[in-house]
Amino acid sequence: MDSLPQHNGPPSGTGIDNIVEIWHLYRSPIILAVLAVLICARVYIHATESKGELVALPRAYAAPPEAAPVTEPKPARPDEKKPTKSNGPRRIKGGMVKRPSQNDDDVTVSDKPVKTLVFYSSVTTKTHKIAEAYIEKLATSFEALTKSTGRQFLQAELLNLEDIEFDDYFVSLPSFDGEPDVFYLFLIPSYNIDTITDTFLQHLDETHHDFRIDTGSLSSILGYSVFGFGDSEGWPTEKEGFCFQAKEIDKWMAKLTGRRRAYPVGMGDMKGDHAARLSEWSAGVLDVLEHVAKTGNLGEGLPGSGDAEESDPEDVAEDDDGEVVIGDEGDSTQTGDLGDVEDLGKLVRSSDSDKSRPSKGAIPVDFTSYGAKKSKPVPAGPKEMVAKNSPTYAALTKQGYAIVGSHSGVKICRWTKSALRGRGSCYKYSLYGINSHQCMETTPSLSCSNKCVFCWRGGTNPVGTTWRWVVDPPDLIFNGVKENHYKKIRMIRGMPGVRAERYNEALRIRHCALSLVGEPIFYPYINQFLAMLHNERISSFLVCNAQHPEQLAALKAVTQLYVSIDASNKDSLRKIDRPLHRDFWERFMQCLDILREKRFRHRTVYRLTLVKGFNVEEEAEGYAKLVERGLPCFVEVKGVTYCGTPTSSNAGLTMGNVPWYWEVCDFVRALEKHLKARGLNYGIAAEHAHSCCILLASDRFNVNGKWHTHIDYEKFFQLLEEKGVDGDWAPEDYMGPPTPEWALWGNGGFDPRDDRVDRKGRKIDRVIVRDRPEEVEV
Ligand SMILES: Cc1cc2nc3c(=O)[nH]c(=O)nc-3n(C[C@H](O)[C@H](O)[C@H](O)COP(=O)(O)O)c2cc1C
Ligand code: SF4
Repeated sequence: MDSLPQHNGPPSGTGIDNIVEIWHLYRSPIILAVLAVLICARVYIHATESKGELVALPRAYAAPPEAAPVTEPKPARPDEKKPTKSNGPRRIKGGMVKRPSQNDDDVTVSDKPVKTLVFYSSVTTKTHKIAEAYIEKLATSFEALTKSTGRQFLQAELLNLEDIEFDDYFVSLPSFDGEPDVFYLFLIPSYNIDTITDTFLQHLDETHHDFRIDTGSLSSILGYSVFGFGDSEGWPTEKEGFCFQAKEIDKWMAKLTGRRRAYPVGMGDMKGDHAARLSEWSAGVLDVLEHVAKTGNLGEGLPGSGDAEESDPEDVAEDDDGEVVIGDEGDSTQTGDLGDVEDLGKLVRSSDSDKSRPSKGAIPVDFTSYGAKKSKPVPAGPKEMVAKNSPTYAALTKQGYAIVGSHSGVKICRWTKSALRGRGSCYKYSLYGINSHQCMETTPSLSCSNKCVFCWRGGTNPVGTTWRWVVDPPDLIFNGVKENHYKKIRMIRGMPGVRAERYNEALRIRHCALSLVGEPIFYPYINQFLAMLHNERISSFLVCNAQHPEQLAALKAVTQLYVSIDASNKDSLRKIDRPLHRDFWERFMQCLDILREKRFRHRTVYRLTLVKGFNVEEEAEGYAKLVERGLPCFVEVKGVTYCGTPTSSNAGLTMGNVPWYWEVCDFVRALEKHLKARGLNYGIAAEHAHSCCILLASDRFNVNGKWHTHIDYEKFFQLLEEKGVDGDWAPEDYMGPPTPEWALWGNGGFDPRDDRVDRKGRKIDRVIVRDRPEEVEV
C-alpha cells in the first residue's frame, strides 16, 4: 500500500499534482500573505505619492499656496562691520554703497529701527532752545511714523557739537544696540567768529581728505539734512554770509555720505522767519524719512545721489525758453542714446505713464474747425503727432522733455534749477517779477508751422500748416504736464545747493511759460487749457509765431501774449523762419493787426531774437515800422544764445551769429531812436544783461516817470474772476509796482537775492559792457 504523504514532508507525485496539493495544503497562509503585501504596498504608495493638481478640477478649488514669512537678511553695509582695532595706521572702510533702486517695487526694505541724531551748536543759546523743542516735536512725529511705516523710529538724540568726539560720529557711523539705520540732522547757527562749528567743519574737511579713510565713509547712512540759523540784519544775503556755515556742513556731508542729502539745506532768520522756515523744512524731512523707511531710497529721481544732474548740466547749456537757443541738445539730465531703444523705454516709463496716452480720450479734430462748437470728425483715423516710437519722441526725451499725451511736452528749464539753488532767475524775474523756480515751461503743441534756422530740433520736429493729428483733451494735458513738472522738481531735490525754502515754493506752480517749442495756439483747445491754468491761479505767458491769425483772434485771456518777430521784412523772415505757409507774410501782418486790436485787452509783447548776420544789421528801422503797426505794450529784445551742437552747425550758425551784449544795446538804442522819430512813445525800461535781454516799454507803463513793467498777478486773477475773460479790463489794470531799481536799464538786472556763478559754480562779478569797446573795428 502507498504511504500517505506526510504533512510535514515534501510533496510527491507529478509537478501539477504537487502544485495542487501544495495549494490545498497552504492556500490560507498564501492568501493572507498576498493580502498583507498588497496592503503594505498601498499604504506605502499613498504615503509617498506627490499631491499633483487634479487636472479635471478648476484651479479655483486648489487652496492658495501659503506664503511662508521670509525675513530677508539685509545685505551688510560696509560700515556695519565693527571697526577692528589695530596698531597700524587706521583705515576706515566706507566706500560707495550700491544705491538702492529708485523703483519702489524692486527694493528689499530693511526692517531695522531708525535712529535719528540731531546735532547742533549754539553760542547765545537760541539754537539750543529751538533744538530742545524740536526734539520733543520729533517724538510725536516718530510715533506716527512708526505706525505708518511699520518700522520703529527710535527716540531722536540731541547732540551738542561741543560735547561729542567727532571721530565717533563723522569718521564712521556709530553703532547702537539693535543696529538701527542712522539718520543725521543738523541745526547750525552761523558765526563769522571762531566757534565750535569751525572746528567741526575742519574735522569734516580733514576726514574727507584723510588718505586712510575711504571717500564716502558715511555712505551707509540713511540720509542727512541741515538747517541753518542766521541774522539777516547783519548778513542780509547769502553772498554776504547769511547762514554760510550751514551750507558748508551740507557740502561736506554730501561728500562724506556719498551724497545722501535727504532734503535741501534750510535757512531761517533768527530775528524773522526762522520758525516758519524750520517748520517747512521739518515737514519736508519727515516726508523723506517716511519714504526712506518704507522704500529704502530717498525718493524719486535724484536721491542726492551723484546722478548726472549733479554735474551741473545747466551750467553748460545756457538755454532759455528753448526756442531762442542755437542747438540746445545737450541736457544730460536724461542719459541714453537715440539708438538705444531699451534705454529710451526706461525713460519713457519714468516720465510718461501710459495712462497719459489714452487712445479713448483723444479727440480727432479737423484743425480748420477751430472755434466751432463741435469738432467735425476726421475721415480716416488721425495719427499721433509724436508717437512713442518716433525719432522726435526719442530726441525730445533725450533732451529731458516729458511727452504728455501725444502732442504736448514739459521740461524743467535751466533757470528753474538755477533759482532753486540761489543762482539767479531768468530775465522774466527782472522784467516781470516771475519766480523761475515756480515756473513751468510747457507746450500743448510740439508741432509748428515754421522751421526757424535757430530751432534746435533740426529736421525731426513735426510740422504742418493744419492740425492733422489726434487731439488730446485739455485736462489730460494739464494734469500730465503738472505731474511731470513736479516729478522733475522732486528729482532735483538732492542737487547740491538747492534751498529748502525755494524747493517748498517750487512745489506750487505759479507761472506757465507756453513757449517751449512748437506752436501753442496750434492746439485746438488752447483756451480751455488756459482756463485750467488760470483756475489754479497759474499765470500764462504765451508765445506764438504770428502765422495763425484765426487762432490768435480767437484767443481769450492770457497774462501776457507774445508774438515772435524774427525779421523786419518779408525776405528776411523767409530766410530765418523758413515758414511753411506760402502766404506767411500776409499771415504775419494780419497777426500784427490783431495784436494792435488786442492791445487794450492783453499785455502784448513783440519778442525779437537777434541773430547776427540774419536779422540785426540795418533792420532797426524796419522793426520800428512793425512796432508802429502792432503797437505792442512791450518790445523784448534778446540776443540768440549758442550751445555749440551739431544741429546749430547744420543750420549754418556759429558763435559768430551770437551778438555781444553791447551789440544788442546798440540795436535797442537805434530802435528806440527810430520809434521816437515816428512819434511812438517807447523807452528802454529794464534789462537782464546776463541773458542779453532788454525791454522797451510803451509809455502806458510809465507812471509819474517810473517804469511799471512788473505784473500784479493776484490782480490779474481777480479781474478774471470778477469780470470774466470777455470782461472790460485792460493791461494797465493789473500793472504791478514800479520795476525794482536793480532791474532798470543800466543796473544789470541780476536778482540781488542770489549769487552769480560761472559754469563751474564759482561766484563771479562780471563787468557789463553796454557800449562798443574801443578796440572793436566797425
Ligand atoms: C559775532 C556774531 C557773528 C555772527 N555771524 C553771522 C554770520 O556770519 N552769518 C549769519 O547769518 N549770522 C551770523 N550771526 C548771527 C547768528 O547766527 C544768530 O544770531 C544765531 O541766531 C545765533 O544762534 P545761537 O544763539 O544759537 O548762537 C552772528 C552773530 C554774532 C553775535
Ligand atoms: S520764463 Fe520760466 S520757462 Fe522761461 S526761462 Fe524763465 S523760468 Fe524758464
